[in-house]
Amino acid sequence: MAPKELNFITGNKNKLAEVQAILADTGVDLRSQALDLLEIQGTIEEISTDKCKRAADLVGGPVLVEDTCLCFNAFDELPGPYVKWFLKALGVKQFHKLLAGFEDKSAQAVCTFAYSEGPGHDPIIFQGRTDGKIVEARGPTDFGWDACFEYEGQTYAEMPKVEKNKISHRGRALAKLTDWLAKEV
Ligand SMILES: O=c1nc[nH]c2c1ncn2[C@H]1C[C@H](O)[C@@H](COP(=O)(O)OP(=O)(O)OP(=O)(O)O)O1
Ligand SMILES: [Mg+2]
Repeated sequence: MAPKELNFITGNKNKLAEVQAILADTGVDLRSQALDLLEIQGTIEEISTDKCKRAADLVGGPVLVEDTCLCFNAFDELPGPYVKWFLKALGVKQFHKLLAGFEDKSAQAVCTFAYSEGPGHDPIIFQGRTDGKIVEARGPTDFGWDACFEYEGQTYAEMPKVEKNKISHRGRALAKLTDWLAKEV
């Protein structure tokens, strides 16, 4: 059954701000709790599913979580779910150097939401992908790898937020989530 409200569990303020903006006109009642959830190694779906189960157990109720990956095509999809640690080690200004020895700079931003009705309930997955390429940082550097991910000539960081949200991995994943909410009664 579709939930009346969503409790988005994330430790990332920028993610939360985007989710709030994207869901603002959809009638979804969005709540949030900042918890730093342990993330396993595995496929994108396994990581989000496990993260969602952990969140449901911790909160003791329905939860929404999200895991974001940045997949380099030259790296057979890595760093993928582990991008956070590469970004932390290198900083956004040096991030593009990872692909210095490779001609193929193409990458996919992947956002995977998982919703669970509560402890013991299997999570449902909603995924969005956006194709782009890795470039030297341009634009504000306050959100993750936004300044290094170029989509149709502009980095995510150079785009006004509304424009990013229309074409982003997160926007596309949330479109699937809101479709599901609209269909369920
Ligand atoms: O739209 C985005 N544009 C640029 N960078 C982004 C975006 N979305 C996530 N990111 C960064 C944050 C973190 O360095 C990594 C994902 O890791 P990820 O585990 O999903 O996020 P997190 O640990 O910050 O928050 P959470 O508490 O929801 O797990 O990519
Ligand atoms: Mg995380």
